[in-house]
Amino acid sequence: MSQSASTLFSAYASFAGSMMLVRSMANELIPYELRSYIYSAIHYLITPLSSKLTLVVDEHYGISRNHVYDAAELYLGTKISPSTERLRIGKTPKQKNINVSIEKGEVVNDVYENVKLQWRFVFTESSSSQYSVEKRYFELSFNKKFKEKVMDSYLPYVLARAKAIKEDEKVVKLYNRGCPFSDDDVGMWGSINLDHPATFETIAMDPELKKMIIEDLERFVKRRDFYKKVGKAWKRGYLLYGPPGTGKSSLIAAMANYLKFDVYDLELTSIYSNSDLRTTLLSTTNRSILVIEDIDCSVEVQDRHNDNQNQYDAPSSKLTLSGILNFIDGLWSSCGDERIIVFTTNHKHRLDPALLRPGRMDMHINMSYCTASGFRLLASNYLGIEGKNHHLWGQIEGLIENTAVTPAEIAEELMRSEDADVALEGVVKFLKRKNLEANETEDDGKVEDQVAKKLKTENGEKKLGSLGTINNNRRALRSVGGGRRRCRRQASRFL
Ligand SMILES: Nc1ncnc2c1ncn2[C@@H]1O[C@H](COP(=O)(O)OP(=O)(O)OP(=O)(O)O)[C@@H](O)[C@H]1O
Ligand SMILES: [Mg+2]
Repeated sequence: MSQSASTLFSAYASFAGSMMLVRSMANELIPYELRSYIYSAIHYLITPLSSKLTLVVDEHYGISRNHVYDAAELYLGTKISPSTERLRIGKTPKQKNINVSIEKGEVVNDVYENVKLQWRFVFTESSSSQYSVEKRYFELSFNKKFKEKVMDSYLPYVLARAKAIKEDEKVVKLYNRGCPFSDDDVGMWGSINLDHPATFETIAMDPELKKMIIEDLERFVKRRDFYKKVGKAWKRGYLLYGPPGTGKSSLIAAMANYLKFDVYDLELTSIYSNSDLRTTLLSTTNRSILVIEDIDCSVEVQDRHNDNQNQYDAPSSKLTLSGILNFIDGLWSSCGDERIIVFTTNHKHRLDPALLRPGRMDMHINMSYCTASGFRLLASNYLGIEGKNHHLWGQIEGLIENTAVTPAEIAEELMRSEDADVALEGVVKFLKRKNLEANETEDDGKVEDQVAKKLKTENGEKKLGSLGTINNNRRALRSVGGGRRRCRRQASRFL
């Protein structure tokens, strides 16, 4: 060993020796807690600062579930790369598809506005003598300098994406008081999945009217702040009216499928009193459509002028129209958000004016007889034929414009054969028959008119009896047949 090397070695030995001496003196003189603090502070000072920040997203936040965790789980299911080796899968009764999420220890890389992020799913299990505690969490790591961006922009984006995924996954439910109960039912409503296939694409109706309804719904769901600002409850009411088989119920299903809103089908005959109604409506949930079909058909509800008498008899033991309206305007409106209420009727003229007054039902939608454009849509949906390329097309369009025929009737004819020629020939025959019947009814009406006139002059108006009923029926039929042009005009209008 050279002179200088030996000097260096002895210097190092004496430094190491003195360090050991200092350390053993420190161990004796300084308490353990203080010592470990000093060591960690020295370690912090001599280690280069890490540029990485890791956020821990626990499964629970306090005693409730952590929304960020649930959102991350859903979101990461869409970000799985081909290199991932283990995945978790599952499905709840409310979901349509099987969900995929990452397994413990797996890593998912993401890029958001040029910021690289890494998610890791961690699962730990610690067991004490009595029970084992499981802990699940995500670690989200990224460069520290993007902390603001991640907190203010990326995480809200993950939450919003998860909400959209959840909406997309949601199976729309149909709640009814008569349905059997399942696990996720609410209050006194039982539910089944609403498997109604109707969508706005399959509904045959005036295209302008359809567009208006879709735009109205879209505007409604976006307007949370607007409703708050103007001090109005976040509710929207639609009255659908028109003859049977024109698509009122189908339109409700299309609305529900479009918005992914559950449907509460309220049968007024199953409600015995205003207080029963109150309890029933209060147990409906947000983002739902409350449907009261054939609102004109309940005798109690029809006549508002009987309310006083009913209430006099037994204050809350009857269901009355004012009970329904008060509740809809009052309590039900002030609790809950994003609610739609739909009334349907075949006879709008029979409805109490209180129900029709402006502001009560926001939109009055006339579902009317099938038009040429409605037929085109049905033929395309049922037979897959587009355009006017069939030789029967012109004849059918001409007949449809002059016949009061419902989309349900046309749909039934189109379903009779898969062969377009046979089905369309069936439609032509059906329309001709229908036209003939309408004309015969019209002629019968003329004969009845003459008989009635004769009887009227002979016996006086009061003795009309059953002929009066016939005449009423005839008038009704004529208003259907002769008034079909008016009906068609109304189809594209809101009143
Ligand atoms: N406008 C339409 N577009 C497409 N299909 C329709 C339309 N109207 C009726 N249908 C067909 O007819 C069937 C019955 O229609 P729907 O029950 O919607 O009529 P509705 O107006 O509710 O009748 P009701 O007044 O008797 O309740 C639907 O399942 C659908 O197949
Ligand atoms: Mg219906």
